[in-house]
Amino acid sequence: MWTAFTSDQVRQAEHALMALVPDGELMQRAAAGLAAVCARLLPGVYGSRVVLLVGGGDNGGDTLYAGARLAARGARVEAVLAGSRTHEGGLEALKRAGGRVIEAGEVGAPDLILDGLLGIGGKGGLREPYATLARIAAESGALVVAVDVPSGVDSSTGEVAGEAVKAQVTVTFGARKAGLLVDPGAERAGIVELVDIGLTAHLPEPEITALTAADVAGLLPVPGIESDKYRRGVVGVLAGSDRFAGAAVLAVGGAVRAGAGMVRFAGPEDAVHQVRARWPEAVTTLLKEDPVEEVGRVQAWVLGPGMGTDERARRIAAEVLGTDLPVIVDADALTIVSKNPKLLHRQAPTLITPHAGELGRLLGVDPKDIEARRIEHVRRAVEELQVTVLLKGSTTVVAEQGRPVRVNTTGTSWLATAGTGDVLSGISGTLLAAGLAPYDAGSVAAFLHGLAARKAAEGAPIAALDVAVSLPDVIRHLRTAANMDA
Ligand SMILES: NC(=O)C1=CN([C@@H]2O[C@H](COP(=O)(O)OP(=O)(O)OC[C@H]3O[C@@H](n4cnc5c(N)ncnc54)[C@H](OP(=O)(O)O)[C@@H]3O)[C@@H](O)[C@H]2O)[C@@H](O)CC1
Ligand SMILES: [K+]
Repeated sequence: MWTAFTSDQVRQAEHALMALVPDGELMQRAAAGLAAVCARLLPGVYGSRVVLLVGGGDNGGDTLYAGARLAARGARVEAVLAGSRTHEGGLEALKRAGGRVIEAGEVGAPDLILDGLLGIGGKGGLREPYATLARIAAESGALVVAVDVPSGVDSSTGEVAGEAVKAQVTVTFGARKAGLLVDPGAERAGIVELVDIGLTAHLPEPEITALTAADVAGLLPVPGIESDKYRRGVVGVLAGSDRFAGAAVLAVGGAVRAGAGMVRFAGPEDAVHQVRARWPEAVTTLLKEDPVEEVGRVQAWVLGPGMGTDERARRIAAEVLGTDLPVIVDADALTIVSKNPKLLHRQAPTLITPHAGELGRLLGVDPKDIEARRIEHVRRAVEELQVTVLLKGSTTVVAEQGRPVRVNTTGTSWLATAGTGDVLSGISGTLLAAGLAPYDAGSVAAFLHGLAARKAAEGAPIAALDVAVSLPDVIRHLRTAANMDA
């Protein structure tokens, strides 16, 4: 499990650790780790040209000391001093090792730029001259490595208020900062390398966690010798309308390919026909005026993809949410509950899976604000709605009362295509029916969904059904990598 922390949490841990180690020791550990990563990234240290963008705080200090280490190994290291002050010891060390100070106009096209403008002390949009230097770095064509945090990214939330450095690699010290895992910050951070400076024992409970492949392999339900289709979990899918029959095919596909014991599908005529044609293994029911219980016994429901918001859909939603079974509330069902939030007042496990627009309607908030500050809004949704919330988007996050927010790290921009959300709700439904709690079901589903999309895409466009079809390959690969028996 990955853990990530706010800047306040990191500072508190650093204070505790600093009391136990000599002055300046932590900065030396950080600089040594940073220089080692840079040395790995450069084709060769000797003779390479490295430019340091140095801010006025300790982030600049780390950068100067790392630059000194690279200069000592034969790199040509030059520093642009951008702060109103400069870390004296760091500058002295750089000069002693042969480094020199240059002006912003002399940056040119070095092999490597180290962004040491701002670390966890950064607040709000970059001020000048930092903003100009962020642009110079972007235009230089150099490999950009961010020191601790890309400057301009809020290290606690991932918010970017204006200009920010875009790094290929971020070398972060002591603990992952939450803002490195959540967009828009995650996208600026690139690959995150964690350097151990001895902080771990002093860290509090994390605000943010992220599942790793091994975690997911461990959480995935696997049939045992005694399993039959009922024990593996029967998932009921209520989706599709005459207008949107495809959503039903996609949600059922996600459920089937994620490993349901059985999928029961109920919907209008066209949706039933299409589901039967694509997924003959699903048991279908033509749902007219009959109560939902006519569909048969299920362990969890997926409610909403493409089902419409008419009177018929509202009746079905009210009936399903009135049961004591676990429910995934997605798409049109979210529109229905946003008009009647009381429908979510239930005791049984409930996972809602909105995107920013749908959550905006539920909370009465502008979706742009939700996208800019995902963690804050997903927490607020949990508080107000008292259910487990999976907020979809460039970084999918899952939140539940009293737990850290789980951030998904497998997303890909190829997923931004119609119908992928329907597949996700099918996967989540299967996991819920297999007995996973909504928090695990949602976060495991998001992880698998992202990996399946990457596998299907391999750098090219995909259709939503490709994501469902790729799921078994992804699950097989995860289990093999975790050394699990067939
Ligand atoms: N503590 C430790 O044990 C260790 C810490 N380590 C390192 O220290 C880093 C934290 O250092 P830090 O606290 O000095 O803050 P840092 O981020 O360098 O800069 C703050 C300065 O920036 C300014 N500023 C703020 N916002 C701005 C903006 N938008 N645009 C422009 N300027 C802005 C602000 O100025 P002010 O607003 O106060 O005028 C303030 O002076 C941490 O990330 C890690 O790299 C490691 O060595 C390991 C051990
Ligand atoms: K930085």
